[in-house]
Amino acid sequence: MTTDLEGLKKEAAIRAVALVGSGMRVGLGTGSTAKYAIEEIGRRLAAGELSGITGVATSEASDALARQVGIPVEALDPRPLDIAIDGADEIDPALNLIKGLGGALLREKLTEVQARQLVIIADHTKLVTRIGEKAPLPIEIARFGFLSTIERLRAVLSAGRLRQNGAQPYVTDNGNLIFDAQIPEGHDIHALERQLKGTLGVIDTGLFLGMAQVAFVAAPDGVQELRPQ
Ligand SMILES: O=C[C@H](O)[C@H](O)[C@H](O)COP(=O)(O)O
Repeated sequence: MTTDLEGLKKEAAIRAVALVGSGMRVGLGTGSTAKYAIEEIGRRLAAGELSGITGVATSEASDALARQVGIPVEALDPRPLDIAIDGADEIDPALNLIKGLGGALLREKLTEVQARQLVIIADHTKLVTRIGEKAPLPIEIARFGFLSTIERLRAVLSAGRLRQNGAQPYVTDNGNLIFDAQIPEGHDIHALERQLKGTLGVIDTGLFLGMAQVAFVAAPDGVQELRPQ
């Protein structure tokens, strides 16, 4: 029985990768949990348990890791992906998610919306009863005019801050910035998503609503397979 968080993340990743079959096009997530899934796909390829896999990476970091472990990587094109496997920052009982604390939300959403099946992997600390309970909501915004965009965002979600990387603003793989906002209790997350997507300067948000079909969530007493409630 594993109790350390890294061991739990790895257990969840191994369960998800068991769903990957030969010949599949696989969306490769980003972050400390998705990393275990990429490594497990690489291990299964090297062991001859899988063949003919192609990966679509959701960040430069995952692209580099995938190549390093021997997964052929292609760019995203309009064809559907058979499966995508990724972590999350929050998971509610309907499997609505917050994603993007690792900064990869835009490429993740672009990729995962094309997956026939989005499989989420996490340790139990990511489970919440309400989206916004623990994690901030990352919102990717254009660099040009970002102070004006932040002012517009503050009219929607008053609490939040521009993500920093040391003394500089954090810059995504797409050359954009991230505003980390707090979602107050009582907000309708579907209405919030529409409102944020309609805010000038916002490129996308870390709300992944109704996208995940299954989540493997590892706790010290085992891995739970969760479906939307
Ligand atoms: O931008 C990052 C992604 O959305 C990650 O999937 C998310 O932040 C979870 O990352 P981790 O598995 O490291 O907690």
